[in-house]
Amino acid sequence: MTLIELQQVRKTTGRQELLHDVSLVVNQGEIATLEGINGSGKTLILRAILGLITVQGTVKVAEQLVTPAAAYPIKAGILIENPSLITDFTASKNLELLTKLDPEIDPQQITELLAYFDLNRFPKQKVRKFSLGMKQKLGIAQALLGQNPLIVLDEPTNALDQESITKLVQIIQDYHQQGTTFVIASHDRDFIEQVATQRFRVQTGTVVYEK
Ligand SMILES: Nc1ncnc2c1ncn2[C@@H]1O[C@H](COP(=O)(O)OP(=O)(O)OP(=O)(O)O)[C@@H](O)[C@H]1O
Repeated sequence: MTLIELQQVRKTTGRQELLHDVSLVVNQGEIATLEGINGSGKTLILRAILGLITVQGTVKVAEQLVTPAAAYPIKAGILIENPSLITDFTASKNLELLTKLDPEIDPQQITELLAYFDLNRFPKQKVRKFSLGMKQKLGIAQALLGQNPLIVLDEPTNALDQESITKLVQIIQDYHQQGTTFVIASHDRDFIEQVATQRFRVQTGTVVYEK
């Protein structure tokens, strides 16, 4: 079943065409990856899928049109660019905040994710004191928290050591087994080869289907 569909999506600013004729289909349950060099348009495509930017053309998620006025037809876990963290709070407080937005989140999952990503060693430490990699893992935990049918990750391996990348691959595969759909932008070929079930190459604002 089709979960995400982009048809002839274009994004222009002034006289620049940042995305041109982006068409792609992601079926439910896939781990779809967007790979391409810096500035090729990966983040813009993720933003379009989430209704965070206005584009020309058609963006549909779960058969509903997505626009900034009608974003999120389904729940989505998101990590785009830098994790949105409150640096005066601890890791667990940052995750607990999300339970206020989504009361279905099981608080036990917070404990599990913090332990899984080794973020529970200094439970009183504020995020301000975290290393880049720790912040990145907390951003990933935010996106994984809850029962989101769709998870969108932008460059999730940024700042991660090899051990953390292995854990990330493992947990993505676990969620995938439960039926979660992923759309992941990354320039990390090794990582993509480990997780992708559907690969797209992004080149100068357009998408080429890979396999
Ligand atoms: N709001 C904007 N106004 C003007 N140009 C923009 C805007 N947003 C993005 N761009 C440009 O569009 C192009 C694609 O940006 P995008 O962030 O999608 O790249 P990317 O493939 O995600 O790159 P990276 O791997 O560096 O994150 C870049 O050249 C960027 O400078």
